[in-house]
Amino acid sequence: MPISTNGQANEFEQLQQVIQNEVKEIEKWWSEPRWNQTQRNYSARDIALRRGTFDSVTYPSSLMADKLFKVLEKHNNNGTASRTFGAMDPVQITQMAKYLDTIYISGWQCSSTASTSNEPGPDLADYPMDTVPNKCDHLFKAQQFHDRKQFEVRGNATSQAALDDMGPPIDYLTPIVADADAGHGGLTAVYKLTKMFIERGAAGIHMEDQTSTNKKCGHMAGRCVIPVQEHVNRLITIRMCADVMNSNLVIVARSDSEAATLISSTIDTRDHYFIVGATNPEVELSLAETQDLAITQGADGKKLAQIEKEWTEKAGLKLFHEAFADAVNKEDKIANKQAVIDQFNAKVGPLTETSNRDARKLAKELLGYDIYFNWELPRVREGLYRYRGGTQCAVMRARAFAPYADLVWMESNYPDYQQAVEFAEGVKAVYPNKWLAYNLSPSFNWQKAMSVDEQHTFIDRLGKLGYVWQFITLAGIHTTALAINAFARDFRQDGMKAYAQNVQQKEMDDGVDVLKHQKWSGAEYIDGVLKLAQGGVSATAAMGEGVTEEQFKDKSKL
Ligand SMILES: C[C@](O)(C(=O)O)[C@H](CC(=O)O)C(=O)O
Ligand SMILES: [Mg+2]
Repeated sequence: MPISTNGQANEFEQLQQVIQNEVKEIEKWWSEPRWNQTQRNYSARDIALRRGTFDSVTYPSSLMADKLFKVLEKHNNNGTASRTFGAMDPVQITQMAKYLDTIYISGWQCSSTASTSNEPGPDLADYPMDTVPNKCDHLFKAQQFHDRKQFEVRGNATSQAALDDMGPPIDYLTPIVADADAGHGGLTAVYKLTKMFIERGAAGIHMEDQTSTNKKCGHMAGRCVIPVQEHVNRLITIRMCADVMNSNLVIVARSDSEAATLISSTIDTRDHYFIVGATNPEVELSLAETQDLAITQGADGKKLAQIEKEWTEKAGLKLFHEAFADAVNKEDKIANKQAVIDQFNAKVGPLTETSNRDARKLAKELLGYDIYFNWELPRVREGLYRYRGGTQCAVMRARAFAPYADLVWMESNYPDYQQAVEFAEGVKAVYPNKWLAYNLSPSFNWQKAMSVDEQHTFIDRLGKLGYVWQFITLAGIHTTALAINAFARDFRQDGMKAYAQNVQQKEMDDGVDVLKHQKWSGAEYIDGVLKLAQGGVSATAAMGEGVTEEQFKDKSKL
């Protein structure tokens, strides 16, 4: 938006014209096919006004987002999937680039190995909010460096034969999808986090519908989701930030609702079906009051847990439709009980988004009296409501998120193909073109989950269902752990034989370029820069005569 040349002039017409021109540009951008599946709840003018007077630039991450979009589009058209895993460092991404077309940055891995406060811990997203963006910057810089290094070498080839001898180029610029956790706070934090990711090279980010204060890894207990609209607002905020920054950022909306047991508020009627209430009118004192009373009387943790168990058993905790079915089954006056239950369930289901008020009204019409159902009493001491999600709950949420995200992802507790089918069908019934993501988590016990043959075909089978992006979240730490364990053990026992045979020789056999780590690290590239700066010669060039890498000369392709 080039209005800076205007100096101190205060021209109303001119300012409005500049804004109008920007609005036209933005509208043209939004009419591209890239945005066919995207809904925006604000105008181009809303965005233009927030861009400032600096000329709109295209961030490198936006170009990477375009690339990611194309990669996923192609997989979608072919019924295949981009497969990747959580990368920890430049070594991993350069090796991954040879075989995989996307890179993942895991919040969990960053939490335990790369927090910007250097304080390790489990996956609670309680690390500083620049932790994952910082890792993204680290890896994106390395990608660009290795790309530049390779380009120079190939550019210096003197003939087609020499180029052929180098083999095909490696695409080091593999789009990165990074973990934005639960946004690290409210919407302003979501906005700032998104901005950081765009500035630091992320092609895509994912955000989950957990509370940011109680956030847990998707495979841990005690997960609390936020109301549907609150997460929709996060997704809108991400897109809004990307729009202000002129970025085509890919958004992945994750739902943790499948196994969530808590929700922060009952405000969104779409959640009502899944909120648990007490059904025994004789239980008057809430769980929190009961526990507080016990604490004043000196109860310890064990006693409190027992009190909670007894309280919940007595309170008859149920979802409303279960309470209705139980009431019908107890009602002598109703002859065809199942027909009445079916009549209710046809109107009040996991995907009907019926409010509890309307459900109660219908229940009263069918039963003749009001059902006792109270979701305030069982609230936990932190103030959260009890929630019982499930696959259909995740479908309901994914449908709500779909207009604001490029991909949707249901976090699951088990790698269950049938469940993946149910989720895919549920989403695609309303959004047939929506792309899906799948977490091939090392938190699952894959040995117990399926046969070896099924493990072999799992990704392909999910790909056919529309899961275009699949990732082993933590394969970075697991493979490092395994390799280092084996090497340290063998090294202690066999000394240099362990290194020479199990590392160096294997690098040679497998053509692993890190074998020549001086070259891999870019010593030749940097020497070139040094020589260039000094008119073509340098006595201090690192790769000159005397460099030990001469010893690997016959492995010249590496
Ligand atoms: C994907 C994830 O958010 C991550 O940080 O890697 C974790 C990891 C995992 O358990 O696979 C999660 O799923 O919550
Ligand atoms: Mg995570």
